[in-house]
Amino acid sequence: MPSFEEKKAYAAQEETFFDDGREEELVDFVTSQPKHRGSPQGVLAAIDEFGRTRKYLMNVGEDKGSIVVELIRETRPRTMIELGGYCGYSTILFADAVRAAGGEKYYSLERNVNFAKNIKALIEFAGLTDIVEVVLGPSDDGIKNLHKTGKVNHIDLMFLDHYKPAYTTDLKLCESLGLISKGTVLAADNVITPGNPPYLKYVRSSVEEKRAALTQESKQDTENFPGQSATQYGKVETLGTDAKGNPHLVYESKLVESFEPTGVPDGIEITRCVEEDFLVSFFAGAAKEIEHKRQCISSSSTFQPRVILVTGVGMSKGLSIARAFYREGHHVIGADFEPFGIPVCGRFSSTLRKFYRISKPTSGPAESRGYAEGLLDIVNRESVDLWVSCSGVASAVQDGEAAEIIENESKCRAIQFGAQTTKTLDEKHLFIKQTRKFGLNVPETHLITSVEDALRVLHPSEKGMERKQYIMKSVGLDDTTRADMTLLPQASSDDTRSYLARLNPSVSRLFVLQQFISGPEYCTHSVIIRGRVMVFAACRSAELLMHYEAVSPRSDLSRALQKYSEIYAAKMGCVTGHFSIDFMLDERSTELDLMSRLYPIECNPRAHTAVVLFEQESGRMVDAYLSALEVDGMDGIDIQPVVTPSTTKGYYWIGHDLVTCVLLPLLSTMAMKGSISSLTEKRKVFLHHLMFWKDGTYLLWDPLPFWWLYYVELIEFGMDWEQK
Ligand SMILES: C[S@@+](CC[C@H](N)C(=O)[O-])C[C@H]1O[C@@H](n2cnc3c(N)ncnc32)[C@H](O)[C@@H]1O
Repeated sequence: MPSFEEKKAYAAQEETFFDDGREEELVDFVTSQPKHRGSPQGVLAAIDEFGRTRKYLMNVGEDKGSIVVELIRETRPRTMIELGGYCGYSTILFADAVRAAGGEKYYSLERNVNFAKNIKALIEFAGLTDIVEVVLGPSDDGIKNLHKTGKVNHIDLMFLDHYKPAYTTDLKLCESLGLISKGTVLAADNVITPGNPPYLKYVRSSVEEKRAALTQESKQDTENFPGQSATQYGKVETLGTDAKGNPHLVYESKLVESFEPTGVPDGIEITRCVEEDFLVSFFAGAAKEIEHKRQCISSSSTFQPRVILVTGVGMSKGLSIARAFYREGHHVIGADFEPFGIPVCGRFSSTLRKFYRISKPTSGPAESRGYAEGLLDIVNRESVDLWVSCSGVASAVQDGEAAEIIENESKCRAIQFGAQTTKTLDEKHLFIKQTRKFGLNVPETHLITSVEDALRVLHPSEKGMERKQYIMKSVGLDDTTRADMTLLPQASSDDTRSYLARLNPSVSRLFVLQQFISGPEYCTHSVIIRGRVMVFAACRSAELLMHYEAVSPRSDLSRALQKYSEIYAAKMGCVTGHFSIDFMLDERSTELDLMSRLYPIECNPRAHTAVVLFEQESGRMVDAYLSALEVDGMDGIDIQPVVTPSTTKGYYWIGHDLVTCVLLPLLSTMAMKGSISSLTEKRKVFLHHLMFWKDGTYLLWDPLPFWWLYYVELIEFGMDWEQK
């Protein structure tokens, strides 16, 4: 244990040691020294000087403070919460460290109105108003509010330094609200002086011990506190014991010994949530799912349900969005194309009030107008407030045209870019051209209308030019060339020519030749409302696009991808729609910052299947969509933080996995084409998904779309099999 430097010691703690006017005296003492304005370290030094030379202050102090600062540097929280801000010493010290570590927000929860005022004064003086928000009121109310407004959906790091018996009840509250999961770190002050045995017992208990304790009646524990800590603020306080916590969370907890600013020995308990017991949380999750569905049925009497039209409910993305609106109590109308009259799975969803079959638009202005009028007719008939366009790639521009007509001719708003924006984003060369114009990173891209066009780039006549590698990509919807990743130029210009001749580029069969960026690919999903990204997720791109696992929104990579999308959205102006850029991360130039290593390769101006990752965030995602109905312009509207997935749980489609991870490897091994080890590996992947991931279509309370999807697929599979 380190030793205490006596010369730093604060004045001794008196009988009455706070709330006797010393806090206001401190604020005057600090703010009368202009040299410290704008300097968090200067302000902290001045507070320490006051504590040493004038009166004792119940701050965390330099020694214990440095333990938490180290923790911030290590964990780099995006947001940090403190329970108990007092005069703002810990607020200034930790918020400054969070900001330096790239974090965005520090919430200081303080219930004493005068103390909260003092914190604000010192925060302003120290120049930290951009990162700190002081939340006035009892900590449990503050926590519930941060959760309800979506400001906090996951606790990265929490510092507990308030009413000692409330440490455990507040932690259990955070657990019950689902704010604690793998990766959460807690730092609790004063666990030695005055001490907090109930809290230490809780965070050091095993899952089994916590489960056993749950069967006993929960009652307030204010007896096991040494000294006066349970009566520090007057009488013993009544604490909420409704929140039972989540006993399935596995914690690793250890004490780091240190000193109070007076030199009295104390310590910080550092607790890390390392995992969640799988089987139990699986059943708890199922129960929560059902409960969540019921929640919307009993929504409050002041709630005004909206009528929402979701097109594309035959796809998982449309179905997810429809379910999210339904869960939040809105009336959902579904629509989709049903080629050959085969019903789509979404039409069997219990979330839909009504389903409309719409006809696929073919090219040509008359057909487009007909398609738009069909949608307008549904909008008028059902008094739709918001159309969430989730249609597929084949109707992108026609959806844009329909959005313009619907918004002009009805009160309904659309989550869909207009026709020109959609076209620009959708066509690879126009998208790259626009991106370059916005001053953002782009891979070198050439529009190709003939073999000769491509040869001029691939085999330039000037010698000695740097030889880059390229890929040819179809501009249209030609799926036959989509997976072709042939690197060009080939060994000789003749080989390149014959490869290009097979693709046969022409004015009516456009291609782009795009610089090959070596590195991992990421896809993103954003909802943009009037030029602002309101919802964002990023995933590693998966083969055949049937596996989705969110990149942690707290990671540098996700932040860089989000920032890129935000800059792009802002540059497009006041537009609303789904937006999804695919990026390559250049793996070679690691010395550059992340933003300079990201290369957008294409954009899809439509909803991305990654929207399934927002299942736990339906309320906030729906609020984000509904903000499109607010008066135009964002001025005066309380801007909510961007909604990101709170879970990094993966999503898969069981039918797809059964074929690709079980059936095909088995057939290939039986035909002596595949090895036993690869078969075993694939099976392991399948089992992992089955146990730990979630199916993108199946929902316990809305199972029919899942069963219908696989029933139809089985029939189709059987028909294919018979034809072979
Ligand atoms: C020990 S002081 C905090 C010191 C501060 N963290 C620092 O290091 O500078 C405890 C603070 O918690 C506040 N507090 C106590 N119980 C609270 C509760 N239930 N909710 C919010 N604040 C509370 C008190 O008003 C007091 O300001």
